[in-house]
Amino acid sequence: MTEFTEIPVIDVGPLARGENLETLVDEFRHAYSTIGFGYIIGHGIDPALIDAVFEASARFHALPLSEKMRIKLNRLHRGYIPINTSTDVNSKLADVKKPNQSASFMMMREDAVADPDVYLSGPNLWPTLPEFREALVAYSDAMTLLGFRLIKLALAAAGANPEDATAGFQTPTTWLRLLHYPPTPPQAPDDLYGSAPHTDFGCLTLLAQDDVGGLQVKTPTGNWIDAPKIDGAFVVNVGDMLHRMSNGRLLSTPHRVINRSGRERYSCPFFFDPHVSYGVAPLPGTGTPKFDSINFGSYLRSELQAGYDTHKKTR
Ligand SMILES: O=C(O)CCC(=O)C(=O)O
Ligand SMILES: [Fe+2]
Repeated sequence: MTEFTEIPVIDVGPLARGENLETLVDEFRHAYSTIGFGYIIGHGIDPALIDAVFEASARFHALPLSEKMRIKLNRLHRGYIPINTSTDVNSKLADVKKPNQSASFMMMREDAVADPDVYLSGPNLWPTLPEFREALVAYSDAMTLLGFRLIKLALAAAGANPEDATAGFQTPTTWLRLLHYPPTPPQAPDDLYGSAPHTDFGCLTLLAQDDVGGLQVKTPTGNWIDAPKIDGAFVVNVGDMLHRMSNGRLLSTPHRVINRSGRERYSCPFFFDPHVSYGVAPLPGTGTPKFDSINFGSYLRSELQAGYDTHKKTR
């Protein structure tokens, strides 16, 4: 077990420039097979797009609660997620009982018409806020392209032929979450988290955050290290599905958020996952399979049912 004290910075400039990727693939492999987290720079996303999304998020969260509740999270997992309605249920980690101390707006892939045969297919819910939808759509489109580039890099780093999985990501499942964490009161119990210890359930998470801090990553020996904002970088981590596709070679590392800054914190994770019909299994080239194949959509359904009031079976 190698202990790590720092999250590496990886310049993915060669990807956009179409340069030789050998060194980058090695760097990526090293980071994601030992830590599971990296700061990605040279990604080519226009800072103006990122600023516009944070600005849109601040305007959204400042709306009166009644206005936000008009677009409360629906069964297609789109809309407003109020505080105290989601819990990180993950038996592998801490026994989490208290709901996350955050509120968020969730945008997923925009399907103009819902396809009843495709789990979570459908249009987004939008608040009445000028330029909000435009800012999120532009950001989500740009991040989807970046996600596609990064997943190919990740699969190459795992020893797979990226083309073997490309079809599964042609119409990806994407999630853009505008999170708002109120300050945690100083006298709050230790197990009251902005986001309780968890691993991400999908493939790749690309996180933009403000400079308030509070994100922490778990090291193999159980220490928590800070992952503060680095200007111009996304914090990128591997989730449980990519862990399986890579046959365990790439790590899905536990992380958490505790906002003890006394200030409000905003972050915008973008999750890049395969289509719900995709069979998630160790890819050829990654060694003797250690995991069974699972359908991404079925897995997702059980995760959302366990973690979100909106998806509870009894409703
Ligand atoms: O807000 C953050 O910094 C992390 C959020 C997170 O881990 C998640 O949404 O999965
Ligand atoms: Fe996460």
